[in-house]
Amino acid sequence: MQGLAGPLAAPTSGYPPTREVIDLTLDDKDSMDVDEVISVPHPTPQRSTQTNGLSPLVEKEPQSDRPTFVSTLAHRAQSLSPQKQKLNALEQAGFNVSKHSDSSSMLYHHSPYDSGDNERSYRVVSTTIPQKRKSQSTEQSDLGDTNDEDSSFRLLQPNGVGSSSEGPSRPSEKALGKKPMVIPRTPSPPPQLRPRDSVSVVIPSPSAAQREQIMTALKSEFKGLDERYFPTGLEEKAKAKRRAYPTTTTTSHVNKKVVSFGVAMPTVKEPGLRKPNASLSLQRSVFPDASSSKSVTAEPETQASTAKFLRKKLRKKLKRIPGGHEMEFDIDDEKLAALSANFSFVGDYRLGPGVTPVDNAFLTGCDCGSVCDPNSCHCLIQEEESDRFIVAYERLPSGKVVVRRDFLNRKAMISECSDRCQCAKNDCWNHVVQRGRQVRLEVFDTGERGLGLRCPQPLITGQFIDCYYGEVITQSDADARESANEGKPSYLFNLDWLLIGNGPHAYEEGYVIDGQKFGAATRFINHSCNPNCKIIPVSVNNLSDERLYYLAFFAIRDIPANTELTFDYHPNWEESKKVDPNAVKCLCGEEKCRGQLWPNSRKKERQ
Ligand SMILES: C[S@@+](CC[C@H](N)C(=O)[O-])C[C@H]1O[C@@H](n2cnc3c(N)ncnc32)[C@H](O)[C@@H]1O
Repeated sequence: MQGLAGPLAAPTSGYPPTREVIDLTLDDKDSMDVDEVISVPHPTPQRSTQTNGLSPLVEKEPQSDRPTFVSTLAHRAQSLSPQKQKLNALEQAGFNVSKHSDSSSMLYHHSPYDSGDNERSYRVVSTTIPQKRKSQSTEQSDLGDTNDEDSSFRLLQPNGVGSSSEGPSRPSEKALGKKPMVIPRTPSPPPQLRPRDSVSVVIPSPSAAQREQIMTALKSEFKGLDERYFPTGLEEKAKAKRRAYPTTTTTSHVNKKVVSFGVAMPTVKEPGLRKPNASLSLQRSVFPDASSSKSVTAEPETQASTAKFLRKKLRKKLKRIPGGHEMEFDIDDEKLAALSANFSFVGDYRLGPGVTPVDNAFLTGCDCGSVCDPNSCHCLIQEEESDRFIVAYERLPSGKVVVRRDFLNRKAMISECSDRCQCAKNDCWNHVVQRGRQVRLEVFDTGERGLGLRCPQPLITGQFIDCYYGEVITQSDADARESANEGKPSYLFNLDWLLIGNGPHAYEEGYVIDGQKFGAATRFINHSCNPNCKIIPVSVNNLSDERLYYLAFFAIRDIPANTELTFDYHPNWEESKKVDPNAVKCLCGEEKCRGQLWPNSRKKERQ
């Protein structure tokens, strides 16, 4: 209970104070049974002239500027029946009660106690606020809104005196030489200090013992939960100590190096060599120091369930792309966790900002019929200085369509039929890459060279494996990513096959594929100086778009099942070239290993 507050009208001169304004506002208590005696001076009794047709003692809210002191104790409530009861009680006690238009309830009543000649006490008998209304009441109080208009009832105490600070001062009981009247009262909570100013709720943190209890319960319920992946107190503290979290809310950078999902990769201390020209070769990839990764020491049972959980998560991701679910992961939990957390498989390009494919209106197609004629299909690329077409594919007696052996030795592009062609996709031999991956693949751990890729089934020469998918970005975005990823793995691949030789600006115009966050299984194919696969650029839009084509992997010899798939990261390598001491070291282990992977930077190589 806030007790008395007197924001209402102060008496104006010329009128004797006849009534008292008492504004009782409610505090935060849900319900109160408060017996509070309010003693106010009681000058000469005087009858009200405004009776409002109810009683000479009770008036409606003052209608005129006549100084009136109204006891305002109004608050709304939900039900009407308690009002009625209280109204009755008030009326029986000699009050007359007027109900205001917006009133919906009454929550209090006063009992007048005649305590002496010049003094009258009011006793708040009971106040009960339903929980729902409480907040409104508090809100109102917080806003300092004590407007009468919102009050349900106003009790006009006859012959009361003003209590406003502007009105005649109220002599204290002491000044009047009176003893305070003692009334038996129900014990009530002591009035709080300005409870309306602040309301705070304290939710205690669980103690260390409670936290342990929670974790034990969680672990028994979800077997996969592990301190490393679902860190609790200690882990969090350790991370905070290592500054793994931003110190302010405005800092968005988190030092991921210290977050326990690092992948153990081979240490690559030196940056790579520069690539001589911008052809189809993977640019640069440097993995973080393996020593920065944490070792796995989880219980075997936890480990197994974690792996199960992560594999399930990855498989779910893979199911979203065509043929994506045909993948296995023969890698440990930590690498599995890193993969599922930081990488998404995609079944096509994701075009980034500034990458605009050529409008479909420019797409052309052949009219060969359901199966294309290799001698006349206009989708095929013509041989230079010849009328003949370059035919890259052949159908084997087994029905498989593969790249012809002679084509595998060439440095040429393949042009498949497009959506505009009349041939049937499933029957025409010139639809290979666009039909998508048809083989199973497995990501496995090669050790020093990081993750690698293999096929659990044998592959034949010329067989299509998959494309190098990822985000397609502009050169400037690729430069920015490369700079930001200095010293970290980079999976940038230039799409400049058709632009080579078109002048110094050709490079700028070409797009770049970034397979770091989004990519296909081919993103795990490592380099070998004696590879078993190669990348061939394939257009499926009849070369109408020079900047968007696919980088397709084909087997260049028969590959036994479970053999690691590799390709040459640097196909334009010239034997005469010296090994750059700063280049990334090649660990392919081939007899004729060059000793280095690729040039160090895409940007530098252009200069
Ligand atoms: C496109 S990624 C290949 C997949 C990668 N191993 C992984 O774990 O994601 C290229 C990176 O693999 C590593 N790598 C590939 N071939 C390698 C080789 N022959 N010797 C050493 N490292 C190799 C290098 O770190 C290179 O930056």
